[in-house]
Amino acid sequence: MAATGEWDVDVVVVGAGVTGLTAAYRLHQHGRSVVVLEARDRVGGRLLTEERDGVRLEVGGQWVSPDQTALLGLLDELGLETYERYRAGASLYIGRDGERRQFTGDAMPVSESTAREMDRLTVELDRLAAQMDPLSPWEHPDAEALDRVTFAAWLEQQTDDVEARDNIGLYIGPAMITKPTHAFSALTAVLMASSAGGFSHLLDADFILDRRVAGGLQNVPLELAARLGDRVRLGSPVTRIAWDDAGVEVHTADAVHRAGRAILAVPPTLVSRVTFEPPLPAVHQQMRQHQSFGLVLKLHLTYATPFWRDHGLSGTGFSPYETVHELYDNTNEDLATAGDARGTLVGFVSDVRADELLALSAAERREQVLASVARYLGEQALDPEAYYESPWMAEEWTAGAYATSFDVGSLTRYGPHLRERVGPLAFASSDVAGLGFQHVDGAIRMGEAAAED
Ligand SMILES: Cc1cc2nc3c(=O)[nH]c(=O)nc-3n(C[C@H](O)[C@H](O)[C@H](O)COP(=O)(O)OP(=O)(O)OC[C@H]3O[C@@H](n4cnc5c(N)ncnc54)[C@H](O)[C@@H]3O)c2cc1C
Repeated sequence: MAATGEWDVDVVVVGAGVTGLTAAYRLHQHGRSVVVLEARDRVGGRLLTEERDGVRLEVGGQWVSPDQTALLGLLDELGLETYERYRAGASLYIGRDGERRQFTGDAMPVSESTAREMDRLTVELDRLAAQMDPLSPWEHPDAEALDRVTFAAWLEQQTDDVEARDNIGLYIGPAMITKPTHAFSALTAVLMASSAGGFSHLLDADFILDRRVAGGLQNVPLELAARLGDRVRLGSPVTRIAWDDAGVEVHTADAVHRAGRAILAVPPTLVSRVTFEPPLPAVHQQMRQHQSFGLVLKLHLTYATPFWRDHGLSGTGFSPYETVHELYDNTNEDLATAGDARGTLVGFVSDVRADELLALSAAERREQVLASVARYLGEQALDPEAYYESPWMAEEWTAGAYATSFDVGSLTRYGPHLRERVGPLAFASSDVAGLGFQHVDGAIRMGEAAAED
């Protein structure tokens, strides 16, 4: 290891997702020299805007909500415009009885008793979330008890109404953590609610999926990378980091970068793919074995026109009983105003339903997805011009979607070490955030925190 003062740069950042690029840009603004090493041949990590079959798609993250002040601030700073998600018209719900029902506003068309139970559970989850600082969920007054029980079991303790449980479970399980509700703790569920300003926000699609970025949310990392220029090195997977209290040597296949410190801006699961010399402390190695990615398929279906609008429908649909548990109009409004007549839907298939789908052939998957979308929107949905499934779970430098979370009991056991620095090494990602947990807003917050000395 070279002596202090002989560094190539002040800080090496590993990973050119939003977290790493935010950290590097803030350091650069403060006069520090940085290099960003990115394994892929592009920047953005879990944000990717791509043209597929002539359609511009946001393959990864895309929505912005009003509580995401770090993201809104950065969009402003980078001069990026937003537009409102299309939402005019009635939404659809397919209930436990298999019936499709239309509704407007946020009152779902369920029986009065189920609605009462859903309201009661919402009040309780909002109460628990309000008691939590999302940066330290393990300090919640009921942390131990809530972390011992799965979210599914907690819901069963709260109510006998199966449809109320399934609906409340949907908004945190398949829709957010993207794991079955029996695979994460009630404390993790409360963290998800608290990180978004309350459970009521997660129930409100008009809040949580409020706006999109003109040209796509990947413009955030693209703009940051443009400001960093050749400090960002693509195609540079970091394989080994030698470190001591004085600094780091960060190795890729063909280069060694010496620096005073390093920021690992990668999901927790990918920290373990790097060899550390000396090894990370035992608790860090243990902790990252208890964090894992969820699984969700993000599906884009493009039609000649947004036909559902002609029927007074918004394109929004929910059902815990459908293959596609959430559906939205995802037409690129910025292109629509420029004359593109096509309409695009985005749908999601999560956790065990995604497992089932991925076991099928491509043709069978498409058939099953279209049949599910047709149960919401009718037979016209069976004939899209373009159909696209996101590939995140098969990508070496992500390997899941949307993000990582702890298994039952581990948030209280390991949480305090989540953002702990080890000598000259800092660890950051949207997956260790408080506010904006698992979201781009959290990635920005964590990037800014990691940039601080
Ligand atoms: C399908 C999908 C939909 C989503 N929807 C939304 C949404 O609507 N709104 C929202 O706010 N968020 C959404 N998210 C979540 C959001 O995209 C992520 O939280 C955020 O982009 C994570 O940023 P990050 O920089 O922390 O991690 P990443 O984006 O994962 O970046 C990490 C980077 O590190 C690189 N890397 C990993 N290992 C190494 C190594 N050894 N050497 C060098 N480089 C390495 C990776 O290639 C990657 O570029 C969604 C995510 C997905 C997948």
